[in-house]
Amino acid sequence: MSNKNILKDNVGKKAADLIKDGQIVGLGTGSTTHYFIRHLGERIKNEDLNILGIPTSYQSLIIAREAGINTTTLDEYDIDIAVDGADEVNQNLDLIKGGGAAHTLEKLVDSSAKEFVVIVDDSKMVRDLGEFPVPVEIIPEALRVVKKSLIDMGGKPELRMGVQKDGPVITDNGNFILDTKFEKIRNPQKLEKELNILPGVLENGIFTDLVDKVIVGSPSGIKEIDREDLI
Ligand SMILES: O=C[C@H](O)[C@H](O)[C@H](O)COP(=O)(O)O
Repeated sequence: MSNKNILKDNVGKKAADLIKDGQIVGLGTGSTTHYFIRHLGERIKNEDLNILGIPTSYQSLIIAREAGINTTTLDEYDIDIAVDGADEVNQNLDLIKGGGAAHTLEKLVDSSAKEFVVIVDDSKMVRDLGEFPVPVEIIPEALRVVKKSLIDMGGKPELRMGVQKDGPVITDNGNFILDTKFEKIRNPQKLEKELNILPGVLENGIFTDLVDKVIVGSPSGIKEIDREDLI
């Protein structure tokens, strides 16, 4: 396992240990939550826990099935705790997410949870958000119009293209992603709202005022940052 994957494994296990018997758990998307879901599956098996997962993507649904976690939907249950990864985390625990194009369902699931825990390695911790482009999910018909609006707002939007597919990435919801670079995002709350009122935009990857705890893995160990401890 690479050094980075060891950190992801460590924080995934730490988060899996937080889950209590009987809970409904939001299952985030990405390479870090992959470890969380697998560790949670092991705990369910070894401790005979009664836990249901609510996936945030086809990827997390498939990993949950492989890990032996039964899944349900937000239509059926409220979520006790959601665990998810992030692409950037600032000092106020605001996030950029959506590197895997899953941020729309992630924001719904994560914001619906009574407790939202983020797991990252220390490379994701930043002073200001914005080095990572903000993923903006748009309906395909809105491409030209929203691209122009994003440029007018000071962004540099790029249509995300497939790696093992010709043409644009199509999200789990059948849409496009405009990865939009903004220089140092000073007011993430404002930008999050401004992006979402553009007609044709479904959701953007800025998550503000949602996180309760961040678990950060580094070569020197694991650190937990709680919202209630922020000054
Ligand atoms: O759309 C994907 C998600 O927001 C991921 O949680 C995020 O991109 C972090 O993924 P990873 O843990 O693979 O860095």
